[in-house]
Formats: sequence, structure tokens, C-alpha cells
Amino acid sequence: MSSIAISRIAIIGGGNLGTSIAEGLLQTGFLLPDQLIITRRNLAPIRYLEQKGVQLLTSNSAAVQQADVVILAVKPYNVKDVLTEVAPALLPEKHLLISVVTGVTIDELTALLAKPVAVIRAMPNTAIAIRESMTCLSFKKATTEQITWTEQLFNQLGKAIVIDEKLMDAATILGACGIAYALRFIRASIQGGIEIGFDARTANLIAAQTVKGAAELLIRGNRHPEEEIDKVTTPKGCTIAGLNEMEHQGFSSSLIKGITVSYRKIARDE
Ligand SMILES: NC(=O)C1=CN([C@@H]2O[C@H](COP(=O)(O)OP(=O)(O)OC[C@H]3O[C@@H](n4cnc5c(N)ncnc54)[C@H](O)[C@@H]3O)[C@@H](O)[C@H]2O)C=CC1
Ligand SMILES: O=C(O)[C@@H]1CCC=N1
Repeated sequence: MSSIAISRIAIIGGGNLGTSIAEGLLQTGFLLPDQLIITRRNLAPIRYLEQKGVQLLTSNSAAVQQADVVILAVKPYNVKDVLTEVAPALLPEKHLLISVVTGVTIDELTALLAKPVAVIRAMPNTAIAIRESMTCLSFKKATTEQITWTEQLFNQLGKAIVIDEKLMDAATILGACGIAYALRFIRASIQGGIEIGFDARTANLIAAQTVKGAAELLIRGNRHPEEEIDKVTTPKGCTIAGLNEMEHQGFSSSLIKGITVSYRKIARDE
């Protein structure tokens, strides 16, 4: 759709992720606030978006009718009802459906729609609210224009890559749940930082900015973590002593086990 002019994007489901996407989109200039519609059954918690010019609706069908692109952001157990409700309003020649729903495949979404609407799956994370999402995309029958447009959209909201749909569950764990894992690392660092002398606010800033810097070293330098770790670990020094103790206590192992348990949980629930 780089060559397809879109008039409106409708986000179905103004919850944690839907509102994060809306907030990110508002910062991009990709569209004007009045080109964005967001739905939710109870609009009270998202009235603040109306102040920013976004149109709020309780009717999903009305939102779909006014939009060209529909972002489905409801919980997996709401998908069947929502798609049954909006299917009559979704037109194959007009609409692109982008689903951010965990664990529901393109084939399942298409079967629920019972019509050949183009469907793209996207797995962003909540950092999309500040345009720092990692978003994995997959598709089956979308047009080149639709795919290019969707990549451009999510690249405005952080970084986007296209992956095989078979890896979507893995992308959910590493990229979307990964926000929570990273924040727990930061929280633990803060707890340690307080114990060695900092007040909570200062420890929070030091821990968060340090993680941001570490991440940027990898992203900008395109390096393996251990290359950067080698630069920090003085022989017989305090860094290696702490790192080795963390490993003795199961640091890497606990993360790897957590990631694989999260992954098995998605696979079990499908
Ligand atoms: N929260 C996250 O970090 C991520 C979530 N996801 C996926 O995104 C989807 C949404 O997740 P969250 O935003 O966390 O859930 P949420 O529960 O915060 O948001 C879902 C929203 O949909 C609304 N809703 C339910 N039925 C509706 C209906 N019939 N019409 C309109 N709105 C309706 C709910 O009121 C709620 O506000 C889920 O499928 C989740 O797996 C994907 C990546 C990251
Ligand atoms: O925990 C969950 O089910 C969702 C999937 C990605 C982030 N939250």
C-alpha cells in the first residue's frame, strides 16, 4: 500500500497493546489522529485518546466500514466472536486485516472470515507506544503493496522483520514476552543497586540506562554480546567475579528455561 492511499486504520480492541499501537501511530505522522479509530466495549479507560483526536467507537462493524486497514488486537478467546461480527463489513477488495493476536494462525483467521480478505500477522511489543517495538510479520496471500506498506508501518514504530509463520509463537516469546523478561532483569538490578547504596529512583535510572546502552551496543555495532562483555571483564576483576556467581546461581539457565516454558505454554494452548 505504499502506492495504496489508506484513509483510515481501525484498531479493534483498545487494551494494553491496541492503545500502545495507537499511541505509537500518533507519533509517526504516518496518519493524522482523525484517521485512526479504536474500538472497545467500555470506552471509559481510553477517553484520553479522544482528547488526542482519535475516534472511539463501541461498534466494530462501524469501525471496519470506515477503515481500509483493520488491526485486530483482542485476546485470542475473543477472536471468533469479533470476526463473526465484522466479517460482513470486511471487503476483500478494500480491506487489509493485520492480526496481533497470539497463537491464532492466518489459516484460522481466514477460515473464521470465510472470505478472501488479505491477512497479515504481526507480533509487536508494548514498546510500540514509544516507537521502539520489535515487530515480526508473516503473511500468506497478501499483495506486495500490502506487505511493503505493513513493513513500512511497523518500521515507523520500531524495527520490523518478516518471518515464516511457523516462527510466530517463538517471536511472541522472544519479542513480546521479552519486554517482561527484560524488565524483570532491570527490577532485580534495582534491588541489588539499593542493597549496595543507591536510592530506588537513582538505581532505576542507572539500571535502565545501562540496559539501553548495552542493547544499543549490540544493535548499532551488530555484535555478539560476549565481544562487549570481554571489554568489561578485567582479569581477576569485580565484573567476572559477579558474572560467574550469577552463572553458578543459574542465571542463563533460568532465562533459557523460562523462555522454553513460555513457548510450550503457547503451543499447549493452541
Ligand atoms: N500485551 C502485550 O504485550 C501483547 C499482546 N499481544 C496480543 O494482543 C492481543 C491483545 O492483548 P492485550 O492488549 O494485552 O489484551 P487486553 O485485554 O489488554 O486488550 C484487549 C482489549 O479488547 C477489548 N475487547 C474485548 N472484546 C471486544 C470486542 N468484542 N470488541 C472490541 N473490543 C473488545 C477488551 O475490552 C480489551 O480492552 C492478545 O491477543 C495478545 O496475545 C501480542 C503482543 C504483545
Ligand atoms: O502473555 C500473553 O499471553 C501475551 C502474549 C504476548 C504478550 N502477552
